[in-house]
Amino acid sequence: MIKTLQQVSTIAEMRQHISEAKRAGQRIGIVPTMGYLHEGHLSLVKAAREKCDLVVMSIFVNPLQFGPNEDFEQYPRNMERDRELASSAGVDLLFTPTVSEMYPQPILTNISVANVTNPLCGRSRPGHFDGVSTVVMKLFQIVQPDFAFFGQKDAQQVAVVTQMAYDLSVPVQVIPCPIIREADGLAMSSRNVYLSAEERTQALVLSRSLREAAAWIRDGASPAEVRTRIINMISEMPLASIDYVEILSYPELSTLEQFKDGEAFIVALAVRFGKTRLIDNLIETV
Ligand SMILES: Nc1ncnc2c1ncn2[C@@H]1O[C@H](COP(=O)(O)OP(=O)(O)OP(=O)(O)O)[C@@H](O)[C@H]1O
Ligand SMILES: CC(C)(CO)[C@@H](O)C(=O)[O-]
Ligand code: BAL
Repeated sequence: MIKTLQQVSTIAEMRQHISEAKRAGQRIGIVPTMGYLHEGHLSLVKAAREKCDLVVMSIFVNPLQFGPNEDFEQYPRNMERDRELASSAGVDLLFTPTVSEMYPQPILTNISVANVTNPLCGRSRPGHFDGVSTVVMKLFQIVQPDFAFFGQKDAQQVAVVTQMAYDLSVPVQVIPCPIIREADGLAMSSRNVYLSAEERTQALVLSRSLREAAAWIRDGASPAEVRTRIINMISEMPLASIDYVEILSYPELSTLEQFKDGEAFIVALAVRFGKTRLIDNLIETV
C-alpha cells in the first residue's frame, strides 16, 4: 500500500505499481493534467480521493494536442512545486513521462472521435482533440483506471473522452467535475499566468457574461439572443478578441434553436486577451 507520493517516469515502472494495486483489489483513479497545478486540478484530486484507493495524477505537456503556432514550448512548467501540491492534495502516484517515453518515433496511431469534435475548440484548434484522445487512451492503457476525473472547464474534452471510452469499451467511468473559479469569477487555468493585469481585469467579462446569460435564459431569451448579447458584452472590452461564442446541446454539441425543458445545453466561450486564449462555459438544464 502506497502511503506517500511516489514519482514515476517510465511506463514499465507505472505498470508494476498498477499490477500491485490491482492484485490488492484497489480502485484506481486517474487525474490527467499538463501540470502547473492550481485549485482546479486539486479539486479533481479531492474527488478522486473520495472514490478511489490509489490516486494517480499524470503531468505531461502533450505535444500531439498543440498546433504548430500554439504555446507548446512556452506552456508553464514547474515540477518541483507541482510535486509538493500533488503530495499535499493526496496523490499517491505522480506519472511524469518524457515525450520520448510516451511516443515511439514516429507515432503511427491516432484516435479520432467524430461529431463532438466538430464545433468549438475542435474547429479553432484543428487536430487538438485527436491529440487529446490519443494521449488519454494511452494513459488509460497504462494506468487501467476504474475512474478518470476531468474538469468541466474543458467541457468539450469531457464529451470527447466520454464518447471515446464508450465507443472503445474502455472499462473506465469518466467523472466530470465542476469549474473552480477565483474569488472574482475568473475560471482557474494554468494559462492565466500569461495575462497582464489589465488583460486579467478585462477577462472577468467571461464569467460575468455567463452569469448574465443564465439570468437572460431564465427570463426566456432564445439561444440566438443570448449569443448576441454575450458577443456585445465581450466586444466592449478593447483587449478581447472573440474566437467563438456558441450555445449548443450538451453533451452532443449539436445546434440548438430553442431551449427545451429538461434538455441540457452549454454556453461556451473562447476569447483571446493579447496572446492568451481563455475558455469558459456554463452547462445547465432549463
Ligand atoms: N478551473 C478548473 N476547474 C476544474 N477543473 C479544471 C480547471 N482548470 C483545469 N481543470 C481540469 O484539469 C485537468 C487538466 O487541465 P490542464 O492541465 O490543461 O489545466 P488548465 O488549467 O486547463 O490549463 P490550460 O487551460 O491553461 O491548458 C482537465 O481535466 C481540466 O478540465
Ligand atoms: C487531458 C489532458 C491532460 C490530455 O493531455 C489535457 O488535455 C488537459 O490538461 O486537459
Ligand atoms: N486543458 C486543455 C489543454 C489544452 O489547452 O491543450
